[in-house]
Amino acid sequence: MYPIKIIIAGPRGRMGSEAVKLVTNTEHFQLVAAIDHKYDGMMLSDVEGFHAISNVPIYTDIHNCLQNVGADVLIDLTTPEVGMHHAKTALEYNVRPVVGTTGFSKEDLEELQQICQEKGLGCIIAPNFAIGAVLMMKFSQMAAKYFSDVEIIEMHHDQKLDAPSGTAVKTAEMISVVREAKKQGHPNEKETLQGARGAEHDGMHIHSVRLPGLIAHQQVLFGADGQTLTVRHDSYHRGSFMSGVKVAVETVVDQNTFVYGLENILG
Ligand SMILES: NC(=O)C1=CN([C@@H]2O[C@H](COP(=O)(O)OP(=O)(O)OC[C@H]3O[C@@H](n4cnc5c(N)ncnc54)[C@H](OP(=O)(O)O)[C@@H]3O)[C@@H](O)[C@H]2O)C=CC1
Ligand SMILES: O=C(O)C1=N[C@H](C(=O)O)C[C@H](O)C1
Repeated sequence: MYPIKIIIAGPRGRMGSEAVKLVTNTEHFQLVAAIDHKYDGMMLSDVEGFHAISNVPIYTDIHNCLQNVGADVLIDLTTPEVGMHHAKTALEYNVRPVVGTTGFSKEDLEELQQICQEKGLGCIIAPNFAIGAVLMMKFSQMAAKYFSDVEIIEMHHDQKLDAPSGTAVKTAEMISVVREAKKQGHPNEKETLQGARGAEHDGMHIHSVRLPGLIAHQQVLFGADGQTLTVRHDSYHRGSFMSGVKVAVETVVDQNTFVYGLENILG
């Protein structure tokens, strides 16, 4: 079983490079290959920033990679379109995906769940690997039982491609499970500037802030007569996500079902 053999897709990225550090510094993990859209046929050690990492070939074609390298888990930290293709292809080769990439549609998630069911394989899609963020979502779900008026404000660095964030969508979905359905705000409210009220999920509003200097932050604001409650989480650097990636990898190898959200695997 050990070491767990891992492929990382997106190794040069902000998250992927942290994942390379995690995997290569963890005794029972082994980085067996990287998938990138550049540097085909080269070794990771030939790429700037990875000179100390030996014996890790880079593939630009996932089929080629999975045919040539024996792996247990694929960690994907790329972009939504690429991430979906990678997750489906990994399952085709009986490799279990751990996907941090956000921006998957409901249909994407349903399709992956279906494949996992058919193949009896595990797959973890985690919109946020930070334990504090998972708690922020759970606390928000608890609060929503008592406060049905809620606004989600997510704040990220300005290089982020998707809006709203995967975490904000997941938070809204978790709140929807317990919240009495309602359309918030005044019934006659009108936006005089389009987008002023943000995006809408089941009548609750999600606002996306993008600024240089930010990493990943979210606050969930609840309001009721004469009071407000704010649940907030901040990631100040990407190391904050790595303990969640580690747990996900360790869990998925023994798992035969599809999981969406780290809260479903934490004890
Ligand atoms: N679940 C979680 O806890 C977290 C999730 N995320 C999510 O992870 C994803 C990555 O984020 P981040 O690291 O900030 O983004 P980056 O843009 O820094 O990294 C993405 C990497 O993927 C590479 N890439 C693009 N296309 C391909 C491809 N076809 N094959 C392999 N690699 C490819 C990019 O290369 P190039 O730059 O050359 O295009 C880049 O190196 C996003 O979806 C983000 O929302 C982020 C933080 C935490
Ligand atoms: O792109 C990011 O940076 C992040 N993406 C994830 C999301 O969309 O929720 C997780 C975290 O917020 C950082």
